[in-house]
Amino acid sequence: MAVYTDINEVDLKDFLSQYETGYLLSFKGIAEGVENSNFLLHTTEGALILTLYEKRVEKNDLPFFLGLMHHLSDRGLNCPLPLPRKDGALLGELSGRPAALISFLEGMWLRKPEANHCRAVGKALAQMHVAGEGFEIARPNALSVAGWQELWQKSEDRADEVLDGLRPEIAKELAHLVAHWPQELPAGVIHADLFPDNVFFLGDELSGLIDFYFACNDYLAYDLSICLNAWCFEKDGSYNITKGQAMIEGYLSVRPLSEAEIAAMPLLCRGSALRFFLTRLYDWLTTPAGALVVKKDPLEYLKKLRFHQAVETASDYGWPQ
Ligand SMILES: Nc1ncnc2c1ncn2[C@@H]1O[C@H](COP(=O)(O)OP(=O)(O)OP(=O)(O)O)[C@@H](O)[C@H]1O
Ligand SMILES: N[C@@H](CCO)C(=O)O
Repeated sequence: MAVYTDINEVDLKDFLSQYETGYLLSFKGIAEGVENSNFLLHTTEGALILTLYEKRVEKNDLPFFLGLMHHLSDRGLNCPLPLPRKDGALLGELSGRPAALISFLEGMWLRKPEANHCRAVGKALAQMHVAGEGFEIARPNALSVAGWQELWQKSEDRADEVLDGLRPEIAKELAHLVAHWPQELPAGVIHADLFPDNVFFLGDELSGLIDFYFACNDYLAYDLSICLNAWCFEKDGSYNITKGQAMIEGYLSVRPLSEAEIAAMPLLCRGSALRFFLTRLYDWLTTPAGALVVKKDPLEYLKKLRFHQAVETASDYGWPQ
């Protein structure tokens, strides 16, 4: 589920009166997602998404996220658009939370992506990186090395509850990444959470990207490493090099990577595996039993991390020779 904050019809109609959206016909909470509360609205002028921003989203960051969707869409990327209110603002308030109305994007996310889908995702990711150029607001990545250290400090005392020996293993990995994290790679606006549930397809055609609420400025190649982690492993934990190769080829068809980016890929993959391991571990340890949210398994990312630790060069990911 992701409906943390309930809304009622009276407040919703009052909220909608600030927009040119037609009349409300129906609304319902959307069960998917873990970060924000989302509702699907039907109005006389079509479907809309209502998002109420929850705990992990800083209100000060919302102009970055909402402005970015406009910037990317203006440059031809298929992504939802926040609708302006009659007074021009993109953000309002509902049930005590910051709230926005977002255009509805047609499509479904894929439960079982194949190599051709990975190719399309690689291409769309590179298109997003190119389209992000010139966006005037900056947002440093709160979930890069310093953020990992903070998350780890909050979880390390209880890490061995999840798996025996986790505490020393992760402490060692974090120390390695702190010491070796690349200092200068090409950077720009990255999505930072482009998992299968954030990419919509109509049939086999990619129809758009959603959920820009972790977007930030960071190394572009780091974003590709996130996608390799999220799309190219099988349920049994094995890396699917055919999918990896397709994703990399899709990316390279739009944006070439430098020698330094390619050489850094194993380390970037370790970093992005650790990043999702750490947020999942923190949520695993802190989400109260009985909460209506599906907790994601941190150990899935521990397995991926161990795979990357054994990788020597990007060719192990399917990089063209
Ligand atoms: N613009 C949109 N058009 C159509 N459906 C949408 C749109 N935005 C969100 N949804 C629906 O709402 C669900 C949750 O949205 P989203 O992924 O943004 O939530 P979240 O809580 O930020 O999730 P996540 O766990 O991925 O961070 C999506 O899987 C999709 O079904
Ligand atoms: N994509 C994230 C959750 C939402 O940010 C994960 O799978 O851990």
